[in-house]
Amino acid sequence: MKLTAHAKVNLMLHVTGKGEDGYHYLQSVFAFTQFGDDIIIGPAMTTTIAFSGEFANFIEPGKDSISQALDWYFDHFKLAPRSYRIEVTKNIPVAAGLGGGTSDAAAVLAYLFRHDYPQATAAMCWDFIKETGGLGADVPVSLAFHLGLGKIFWVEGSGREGSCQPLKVRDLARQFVLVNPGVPLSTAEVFANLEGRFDPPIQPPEILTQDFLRHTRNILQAAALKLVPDLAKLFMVFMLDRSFSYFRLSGSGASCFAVYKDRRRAEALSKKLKENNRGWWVKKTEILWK
Ligand SMILES: C[C@](O)(CO)[C@H](O)COP(=O)(O)OP(=O)(O)OC[C@H]1O[C@@H](n2ccc(N)nc2=O)[C@H](O)[C@@H]1O
Ligand SMILES: Nc1ncnc2c1ncn2[C@@H]1O[C@H](COP(=O)(O)OP(=O)(O)OP(=O)(O)O)[C@@H](O)[C@H]1O
Repeated sequence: MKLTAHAKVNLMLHVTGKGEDGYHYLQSVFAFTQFGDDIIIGPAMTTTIAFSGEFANFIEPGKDSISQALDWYFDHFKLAPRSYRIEVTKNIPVAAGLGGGTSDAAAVLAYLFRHDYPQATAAMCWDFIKETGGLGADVPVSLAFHLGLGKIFWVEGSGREGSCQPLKVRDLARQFVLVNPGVPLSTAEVFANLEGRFDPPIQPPEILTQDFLRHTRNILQAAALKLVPDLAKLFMVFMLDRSFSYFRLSGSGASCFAVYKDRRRAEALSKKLKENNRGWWVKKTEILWK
């Protein structure tokens, strides 16, 4: 069976406070891109997980998110563990704010759950989703996406509670150019460098529009810039290219994205960035919304 573990982008990310456990309360819009990691999974006598592709070397063998998800899944449902041969083509940059490890885990969890509980109702899926926060703050929302419960989500809280809801969207620009300056960034370190006032809580949009997004931000952008000064060059390139709707950091970075309505303009920027900036990873893709 072939799976795609779709990359995520945070179209906006606000932080409204911090809990006693050190986790921050987020308000964020999550979208997923056509682009992602490719996973081939099938039954086997023993479990093996092999990584290949551009970013395979960044994964520590035995400490990958899929192994953790498999162990957790069989234990959680008190099922006899089964073995799988899993091959991952690691296309998503690692520790890059694009949620690659999370998405690999969520794609495999969705596959296992659909196999074991083919008749599961949406309510059963949501119960399952809410149990997965211990695997990582973004696992619940990524699982909701990979189980087909929505495409674009509003997330509230630390992420681990699974408090997320699908959003209706209207007239969203969908052409994305993802850019990573080639420097891995730890999410914990970016949060630790967060300074200034938190965002005031806002209401989730009834319908997500470009206008709503224009009045939001990614609060982690300044902290990421402090840790990766090369981001300043990237922001400058984006600012000089006036053809996009907006650009922003995704998650805790260091990946950024520029958003276009027009596919050809997005392709042109992508080509220009690839030609002029060696060492930067650049990918033209689209967000999934239907
Ligand atoms: C910021 C986002 O990238 C937005 O998509 C994510 O919520 C981060 O999700 P993630 O990578 O799955 O994060 P985790 O692995 O659970 O957490 C890594 C570290 O980030 C910090 N962290 C994460 C999520 C959150 N709501 N508050 C935090 O302060 C904590 O220091 C935590 O130890
Ligand atoms: N399958 C995997 N793919 C990518 N990273 C993995 C995987 N398994 C474990 N990791 C580890 O997880 C850490 C975070 O990588 P990942 O790419 O998932 O996060 P991220 O881009 O920071 O995501 P987020 O947007 O959630 O902050 C890295 O240190 C990496 O070594």
